[in-house]
Amino acid sequence: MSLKIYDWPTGPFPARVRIALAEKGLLSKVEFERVNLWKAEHKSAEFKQKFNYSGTVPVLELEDGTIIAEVNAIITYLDNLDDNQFLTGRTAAQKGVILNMTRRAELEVQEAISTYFHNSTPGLGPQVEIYQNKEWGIYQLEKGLRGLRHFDDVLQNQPYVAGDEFSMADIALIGGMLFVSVMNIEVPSDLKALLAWYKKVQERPSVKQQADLGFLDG
Ligand SMILES: N[C@@H](CCC(=O)N[C@@H](CS(=O)(=O)O)C(=O)NCC(=O)O)C(=O)O
Repeated sequence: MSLKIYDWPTGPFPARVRIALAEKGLLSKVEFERVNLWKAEHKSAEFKQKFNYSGTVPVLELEDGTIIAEVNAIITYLDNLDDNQFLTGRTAAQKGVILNMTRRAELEVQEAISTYFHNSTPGLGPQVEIYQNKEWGIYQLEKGLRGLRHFDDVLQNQPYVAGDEFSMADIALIGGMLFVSVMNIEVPSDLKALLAWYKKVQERPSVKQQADLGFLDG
């Protein structure tokens, strides 16, 4: 099996797929092709038509040309390549709770901080940021900080984001924490359960390699 992923090697969203690939032991099966976000290659008509109408990365291309272009969908595909679906859940309840907490981590943290990045900072530059709303970005930053506090509450009562085991939901929150770190946003020191969880998950080999590897280096 050979898979191809179009991405930006140090981006917080692509990092989530790399973590999932490593967790599933599939990193060696994948060819990565860089899409230069700083040159707006992901916003070109060709990229949108061929790979992803939404103009984002990562995008997974299967051997038969099938395209899967959302992080959670890519992880779901990868997790179902064998019969050990520990990232997306084995039972109906696990699948539901994991997806619920994955989306909450995206909506309340990673996408909130990403919106701040694209609206209230130079973001990926004027070729990409053709519309910005500074105030909206600041509001989203505050939402992201509230989200971190929510997950601190969640993690005071359970070891992982969706319950007793590491899952796709933890990977989503790791993506949020990578964006927080890349943006040099300080995580309040009283969020002890969140910080302890982050320290714990960073010990996983799949995560160790995904420190914020200079995403903003362009
Ligand atoms: N909904 C998409 C969002 C993906 C996304 O925002 N990817 C970022 C990659 S990175 O910023 O994390 O490297 C992107 O393409 N950003 C470029 C842009 O938004 O212009 C998903 O979940 O896959």
